[in-house]
Amino acid sequence: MLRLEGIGKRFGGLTALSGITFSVIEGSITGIIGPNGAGKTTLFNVATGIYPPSEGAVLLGEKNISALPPERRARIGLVRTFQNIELFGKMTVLENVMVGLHTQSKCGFLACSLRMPWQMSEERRIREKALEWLDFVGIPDLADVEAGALPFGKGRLLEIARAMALEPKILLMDEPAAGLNSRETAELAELIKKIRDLGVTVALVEHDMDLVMDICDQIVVLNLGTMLAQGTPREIQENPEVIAAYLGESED
Ligand SMILES: Nc1ncnc2c1ncn2[C@@H]1O[C@H](COP(=O)(O)OP(=O)(O)OP(=O)(O)O)[C@@H](O)[C@H]1O
Repeated sequence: MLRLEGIGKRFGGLTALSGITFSVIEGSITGIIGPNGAGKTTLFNVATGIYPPSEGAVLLGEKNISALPPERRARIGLVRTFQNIELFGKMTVLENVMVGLHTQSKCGFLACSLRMPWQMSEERRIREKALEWLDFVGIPDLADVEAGALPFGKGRLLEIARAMALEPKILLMDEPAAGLNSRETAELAELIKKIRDLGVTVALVEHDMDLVMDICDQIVVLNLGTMLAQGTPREIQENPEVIAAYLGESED
């Protein structure tokens, strides 16, 4: 599905990543973890197209997408969510999801306001689809609320609904549990599994170890810009090098 091949990334003299090679298997949930400064965010940014890699390639299926900007990647099925939620605060929750759907439709957000008959039926279809995604993430009752007024946890769910409306093949999530309380994190775990059960491949960078160990099929551990380990949650929990890397961090 998604393959990172020999990824290296340098910022001036600093090597943030080197020799990162792994595949995200179709239909699975992959977690990317590692101590602070390990290179997780940088790897995420290379995978989603914020940074070009200094070395190596990002492949989606057979296609080398290393040079594609984030929006072109989204159009071919690689969609991301952000750690700092990016919503249109003045629009309603429903409109936030509809904007995403309009970008795929022949009826743009402005053109639809002209209200030609075919546009109205297209508009209705988009509205229904947006409502279905709000329902999927569990916030259909908030459809008419201004997005800027949402509590943080609900904003994260809206962001996931908006990403899902783009019908990704693979959803990359940047610290989806950051800022959530334990109840919200447990709900998020269920939601991510539900997304996987729809056939969408998921990869996430996450600090919440319980969440990662609970939901991931595969975990990739980064340390100091290199790949320290790859395996199932159990293999990772028992890996002495991983344990040492995390212990080193807590002693700092
Ligand atoms: N834009 C940048 N310019 C220069 N150096 C950077 C840049 N982005 C990251 N780095 C450096 O690359 C290294 C890896 O950082 P990165 O943020 O990817 O780690 P991380 O694993 O996401 O850390 P954390 O868990 O603390 O978020 C660090 O040494 C960081 O200072």
